[in-house]
Amino acid sequence: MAIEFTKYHGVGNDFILIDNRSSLTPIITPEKAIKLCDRHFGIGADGVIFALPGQNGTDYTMRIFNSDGSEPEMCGNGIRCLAVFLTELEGISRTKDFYTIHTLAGVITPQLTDDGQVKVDMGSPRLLAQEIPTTLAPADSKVINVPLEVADHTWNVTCVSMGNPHCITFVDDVAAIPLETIGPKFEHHPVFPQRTNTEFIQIVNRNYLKMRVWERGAGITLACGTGACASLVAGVLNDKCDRAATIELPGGELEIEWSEIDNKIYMTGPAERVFAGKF
Ligand SMILES: N[C@@H](CCC[C@H](N)C(=O)O)C(=O)O
Repeated sequence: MAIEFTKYHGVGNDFILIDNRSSLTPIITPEKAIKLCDRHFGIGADGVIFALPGQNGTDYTMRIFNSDGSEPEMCGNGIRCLAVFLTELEGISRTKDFYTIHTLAGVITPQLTDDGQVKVDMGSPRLLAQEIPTTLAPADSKVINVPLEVADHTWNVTCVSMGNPHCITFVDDVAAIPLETIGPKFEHHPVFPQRTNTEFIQIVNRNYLKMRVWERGAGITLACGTGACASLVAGVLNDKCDRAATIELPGGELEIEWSEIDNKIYMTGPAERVFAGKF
């Protein structure tokens, strides 16, 4: 059976999008997703995203497999790509300017803006150790600026869940971080029972941050939307940045705001169609 796909990216974080609206079960397996994501023997991507029917009154459901076949709860860049993909699917017209999307992290609401960007209501950050999850602090405590030994170095880390786990550390120069070698050590550190995404953040000023990321299940990527949201929250909690900032990633920029009004995170950025095909 031939399966159609469309390739998208959000600031360089790239995904294979599949129309899965006829079933609540992904039409390909995690093993197949690993093969499709392979950059030498497959299509090449950081993950595979499925557009499924809505649940509990939502318009659609998003599921995603990382390039290692694991299933994360949420994907910020991916949900912007999904929002644009949905407008392009046959039979779906842009009758409203936002969608409600059921995810394993709760209901997320992307909104297509007039300038072609996508603004996403990412929900509220979760800060308790048991919500990350991590054993770095007592279950009902926050993990803010806590020392963690990784690769013979003490890193002060702050942990934030955007539905998926993030460990953030502030550094003087993101370019100097040997991501390839220390990223896996953070990801598989025993204090993170469900592994973790790790963000290295350089504060340029209170409204401009540089970020590099090692993603759980995907390794080095050019951007991570949930990671950018979590990093802004960590910056505010450590009084290093304001509640709205531009995050510069290797693949481009995202605008992130942590609203004082509703405690939600709003992420704004692009989603670009690259090509389509069949496998
Ligand atoms: N790149 C994504 C996050 C994808 C999931 C992540 N690798 C995880 O396992 O939690 C984003 O843009 O948020």
